[in-house]
Amino acid sequence: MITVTDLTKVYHQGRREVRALDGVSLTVPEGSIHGIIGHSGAGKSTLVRCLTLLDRPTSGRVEINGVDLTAARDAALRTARRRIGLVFQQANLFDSRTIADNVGYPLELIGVDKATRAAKVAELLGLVGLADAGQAYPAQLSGGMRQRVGIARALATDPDVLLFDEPTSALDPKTTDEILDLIMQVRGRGGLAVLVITHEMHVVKRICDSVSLLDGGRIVESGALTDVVSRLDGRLSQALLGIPPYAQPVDGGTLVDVLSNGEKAALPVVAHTSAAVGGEISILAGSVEHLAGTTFSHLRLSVPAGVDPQRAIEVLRGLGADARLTSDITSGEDRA
Ligand SMILES: Nc1ncnc2c1ncn2[C@@H]1O[C@H](COP(=O)(O)OP(=O)(O)OP(=O)(O)O)[C@@H](O)[C@H]1O
Repeated sequence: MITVTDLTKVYHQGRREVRALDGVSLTVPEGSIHGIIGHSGAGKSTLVRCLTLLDRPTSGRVEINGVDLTAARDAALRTARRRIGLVFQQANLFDSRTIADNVGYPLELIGVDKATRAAKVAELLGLVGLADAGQAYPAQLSGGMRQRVGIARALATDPDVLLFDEPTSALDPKTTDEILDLIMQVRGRGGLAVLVITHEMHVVKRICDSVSLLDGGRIVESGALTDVVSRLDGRLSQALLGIPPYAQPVDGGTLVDVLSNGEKAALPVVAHTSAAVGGEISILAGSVEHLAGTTFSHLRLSVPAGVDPQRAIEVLRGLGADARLTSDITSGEDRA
């Protein structure tokens, strides 16, 4: 389990103060995958550096299974840091070392003997699907394979937390999915807590149990994936269920957004509501996703002129959906 409390990082650029992190708090229990998304400049890289104490936070705490990393210094800090395995966008392997020696490197650093190292490396290479690649060199491997090596290396010291920083941004879609499957597979290992920092919504939708939106150094929205997606007016829902920001209503009609999930997502809500209000409702945009075993449907409708949109909203809500005027959801905000 990793617990982050009120993490703040202030940089000084001349007389200017930049609050790159401004009171970030989050908890990731073991066996769980938490995604952090945010625009460029939101503070993602600073968060990675502060979580790993590569950069010292100005204030706040990072605790792993109750051990406060921020209170540790020197040798104690080096030991505490090994509780976090880090995987970057590119694995940054030593080109002159074999794959086995790359994976075993963190163990070499802490003086683990050769035989123990070899056994651990063999186990980890098997885990990441590279059992036969130990004697190869990085240049002989594809990007996806190198990322597998990076994951094996991050697991070498049996960390309690795996921190992924844009793990699939350099990979093609098929390889991305293979690496995401591997992340799902390793998360059950020895009670790991997994944090994934990414700008790719696909990554969040496919593997995360919970997600936070970082903006201006703050977590502005956070929750279980299925909860945040269900909030029709939430920025994470907008980002993950991908409705275009704007659509023209048909012939002076009114735009209404509707979100339903589970079995309700399969109901013919538009046909039913059209019949109930006595007017033909059009679907202008929509997104249907299967997340964490549940179907989510977000539609943008045009309710015809002459029909009271509030009446259509009532009918839709009566069918178990969340429905609102589109103008109430999208007005004036810069969406994630
Ligand atoms: N060493 C530094 N000195 C001064 N300001 C910094 C430093 N590092 C980051 N910042 C500032 O802190 C803010 C957050 O930057 P950060 O790199 O963490 O964002 P990010 O979300 O990782 O962005 P990107 O996805 O573009 O890398 C930005 O305003 C950035 O200019």
